[in-house]
Amino acid sequence: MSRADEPSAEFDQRDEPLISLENVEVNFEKDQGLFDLFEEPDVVKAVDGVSLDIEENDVLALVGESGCGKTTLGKTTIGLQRPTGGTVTYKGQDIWAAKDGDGEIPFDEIRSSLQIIHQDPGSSLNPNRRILNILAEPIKLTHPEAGTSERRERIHALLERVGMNPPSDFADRYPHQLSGGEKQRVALCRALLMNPDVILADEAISALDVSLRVEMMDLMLDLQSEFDTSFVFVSHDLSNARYFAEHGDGRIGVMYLGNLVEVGPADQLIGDPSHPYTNVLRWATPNLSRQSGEAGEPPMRRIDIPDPVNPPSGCRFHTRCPEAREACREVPRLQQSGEAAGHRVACFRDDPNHSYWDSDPLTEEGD
Ligand SMILES: Nc1ncnc2c1ncn2[C@@H]1O[C@H](COP(=O)(O)OP(=O)(O)OP(=O)(O)O)[C@@H](O)[C@H]1O
Repeated sequence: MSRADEPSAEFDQRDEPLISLENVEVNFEKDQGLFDLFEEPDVVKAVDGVSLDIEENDVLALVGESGCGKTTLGKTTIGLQRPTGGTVTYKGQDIWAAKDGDGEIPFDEIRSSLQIIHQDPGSSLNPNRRILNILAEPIKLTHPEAGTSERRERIHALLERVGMNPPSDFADRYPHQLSGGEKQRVALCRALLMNPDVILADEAISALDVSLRVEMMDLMLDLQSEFDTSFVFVSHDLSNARYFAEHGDGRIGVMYLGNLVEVGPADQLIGDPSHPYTNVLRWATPNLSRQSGEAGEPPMRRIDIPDPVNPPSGCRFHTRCPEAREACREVPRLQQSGEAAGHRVACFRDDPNHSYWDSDPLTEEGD
């Protein structure tokens, strides 16, 4: 059943990323009150100018404070959210051109290749159907030739694989007869049965007991290599993002107010963060700040998060950044940082020749 066993597709010979985001923007209009109906609506730039590639068998953990745009970026990556600017391509095909009927790869095929597991799997499992029937649906779509007994065999084998034993017992149950962790395993099985190229795990372990989180992350990573799929793992917790990226030999992407501010290999990014905001996240994560010996005062000038409707101009972190200088009123681009492959940062401090070093520090009044 592993995709590795399937004959190589035409795509394998090409040199393009599985998914490519180019300068992606997602703006949302905020709901207006009755008295504001004649005013221009407020716009939240949930994702702003993000460029990122997802390769085959890739692991990317997106991390950042609540509201920074992780979920929106994840959903845009898998074609669930239409960007208001920029492009998202799947195997070179513009996903939204395909949606509008203009493309070589049909939109339905793209959508079924890009799956999601939510924080609350219960809400996405039909309460009136047994697990066997819930899991039969994706097999009917991907392998319409499979008969009832073949479908049952595959479902039982997969339930066993995710630790739900005896599988015949679990297959007969309804979702409400499962624990949170078991429901999440069923959601994972359902996603895998679509033979996906990418699974977005959106805070998929956040609602689980702490003791189950590592087990679930290990399971996702084992299945990631067995099923030859990629994972985009969204978490507000840097230690979980680190675990997932490190054990999956992948990258961490740090988001701040709609921007991707640093992306790179987990050990590099956590051991030696290049962006002052990554440093803040590390400071705010108890087991990581202890390791780096930096507990104490937050490495920030202000604690409060700016209004996403009116984010700071230039570097969005400059109003809180302890290193901010006049030069930070300009927008820094995400650029290669140091020698480590794939380590990119959006901070002028990373360039020893940047005019940042000659500009004046920003004061409280000056920002
Ligand atoms: N459908 C929507 N309509 C209006 N605003 C939205 C919508 N979805 C998200 N937003 C806003 O976009 C911004 C980014 O939201 P998003 O859910 O992507 O962030 P997040 O980092 O995943 O946060 P959290 O961890 O709290 O889920 C927030 O300011 C949010 O309020």
